[in-house]
Amino acid sequence: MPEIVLEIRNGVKKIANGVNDKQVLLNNITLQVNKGDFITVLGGNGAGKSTLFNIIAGTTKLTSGTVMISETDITLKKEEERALLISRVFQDPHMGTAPNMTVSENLLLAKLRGEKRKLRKQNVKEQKKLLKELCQKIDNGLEKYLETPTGQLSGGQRQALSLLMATIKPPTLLLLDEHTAALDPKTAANLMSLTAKKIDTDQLTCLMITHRMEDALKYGNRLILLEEGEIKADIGAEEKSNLTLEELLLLFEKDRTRL
Ligand SMILES: Nc1ncnc2c1ncn2[C@@H]1O[C@H](COP(=O)(O)OP(=O)(O)OP(=O)(O)O)[C@@H](O)[C@H]1O
Repeated sequence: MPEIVLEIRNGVKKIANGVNDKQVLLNNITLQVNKGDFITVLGGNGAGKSTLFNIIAGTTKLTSGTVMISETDITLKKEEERALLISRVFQDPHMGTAPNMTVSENLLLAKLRGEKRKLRKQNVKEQKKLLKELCQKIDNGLEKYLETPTGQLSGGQRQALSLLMATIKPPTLLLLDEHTAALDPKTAANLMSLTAKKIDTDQLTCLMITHRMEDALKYGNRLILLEEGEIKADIGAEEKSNLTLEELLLLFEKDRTRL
């Protein structure tokens, strides 16, 4: 039996839409994510992808249903508590890093997350060698900027840093929320291959929202398609490996035309 890392049971999210009306953002979602799954998440604008991530991360709570992480019910747990298990990388390169702090300080903060130890100058010095090695491993030159405030990094460098920060302590679940969307095509492709390498080497469990069909197809062992707050398709490894871009586009368009 595979180990289940995330389970959402009958997840419903409704919000008030006027006095008597309610808008359904998630409509009875049931999802099981197994350890080691790398799932790409597709869906048109407004399909509910970010809402799904928000209810997993705890930014917003379910109206009804349950969210479990490794068999623990976290439905009512606060975002801060969940952050010890769940890491998220956002689309905006400005989120997730402290702009006035250097790359090494940001990395060290991420490394000490959830621990009682304080960030001291001495720590930064001691850890610098380790952080340099960590940056070198991702092979995009970030190690040259260890003493640079992150506000001065390019979007691509900052997203690579956000990815490193999110994974420096391997999370139980990694959420990638269109983390390459704000980058130019070449930088996005580089970050995507870094991401895949990291997930593979560290054997991470990951959900990745993307609007890039090619990436949704190329990466991961599973693909889910959201439409109007429901999972319309859940494509496993074998079916996914045989799926062509044309077939995926057709599936996506079929769902879009129903909107
Ligand atoms: N806090 C909120 N208040 C009102 N409506 C909301 C709120 N959050 C989300 N919605 C609505 O819920 C629906 C789903 O939004 P969500 O952001 O989850 O979609 P998405 O699939 O991530 O879309 P996109 O690809 O555009 O980012 C949309 O119709 C959106 O307008």
